[in-house]
Amino acid sequence: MIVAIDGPSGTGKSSTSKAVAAQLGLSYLDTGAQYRAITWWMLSNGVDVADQEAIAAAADKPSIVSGTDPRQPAISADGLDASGPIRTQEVTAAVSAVSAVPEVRARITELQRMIAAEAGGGIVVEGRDIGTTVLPGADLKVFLTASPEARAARRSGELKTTAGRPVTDLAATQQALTARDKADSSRKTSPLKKADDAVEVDTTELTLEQVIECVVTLVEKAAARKAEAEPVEEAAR
Ligand SMILES: Nc1ncnc2c1ncn2[C@@H]1O[C@H](COP(=O)(O)OP(=O)(O)OP(=O)(O)O)[C@@H](O)[C@H]1O
Ligand SMILES: Nc1ccn([C@H]2C[C@H](O)[C@@H](COP(=O)(O)O)O2)c(=O)n1
Repeated sequence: MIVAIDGPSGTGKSSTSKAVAAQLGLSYLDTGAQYRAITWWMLSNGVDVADQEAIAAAADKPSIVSGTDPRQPAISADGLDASGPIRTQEVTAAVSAVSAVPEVRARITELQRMIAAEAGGGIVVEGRDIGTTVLPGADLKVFLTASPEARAARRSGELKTTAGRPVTDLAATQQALTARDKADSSRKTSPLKKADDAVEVDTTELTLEQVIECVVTLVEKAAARKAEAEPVEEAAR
């Protein structure tokens, strides 16, 4: 069972995907964390993230490793735990530019497909282009949306400055969120976009628990349809 959950920042992709995967015994992959980790590596290793050619030349250098346990998702770059640093404002401000470079997308997409193929019991993969580009044959595609105001309110305070202090300026958070959404959806290579066959869920007025319940139901229905569609071995004998 392959589940793709896409959508802009702050719609609840990570929270929902982790909870759904844990509840249904599936693996989980945070593809945003992968792009954040390679961005952090670039920043830490002196790559000019304003220079697309420099980013492209470094795209294959770091080893990016993701853990797929929804209860304890891990992410490292060259063996260093990246789970903290990738949530800073510095990485958040640079990740769209790095993730827009085709060589970076090709490398990370290949990694994502390999992880999904190796997840024998099924996996929930969340990001921006999973249903459209990375796993177009996913058994279920969900596209989460929410108003910019709701997303900024949810995100505000979660972001940290490089000094580790919470960023609580709502207006600045909403402006940064909107700018990132625009960058992610206007780039040439696999932009943020709802797949034609994705189920759209507007989470603006829903609690996180309601979104999780909604997606669990969608997964269970997709699994039932898949079971019905698969040829029964006995009948084939
Ligand atoms: N429906 C909801 N109602 C209220 N809060 C929510 C809802 N969904 C998520 N949240 C909260 O909003 C914050 C952002 O959620 P989350 O990180 O899952 O979003 P996201 O879409 O994965 O964002 P990003 O793409 O930037 O990682 C979290 O603190 C989460 O608990
Ligand atoms: N499949 C993906 C996932 C993420 N990105 C880029 C675009 C986002 O702004 C950034 C961080 O993602 P987040 O942690 O906010 O989910 O990574 C992408 O291009 N493709």
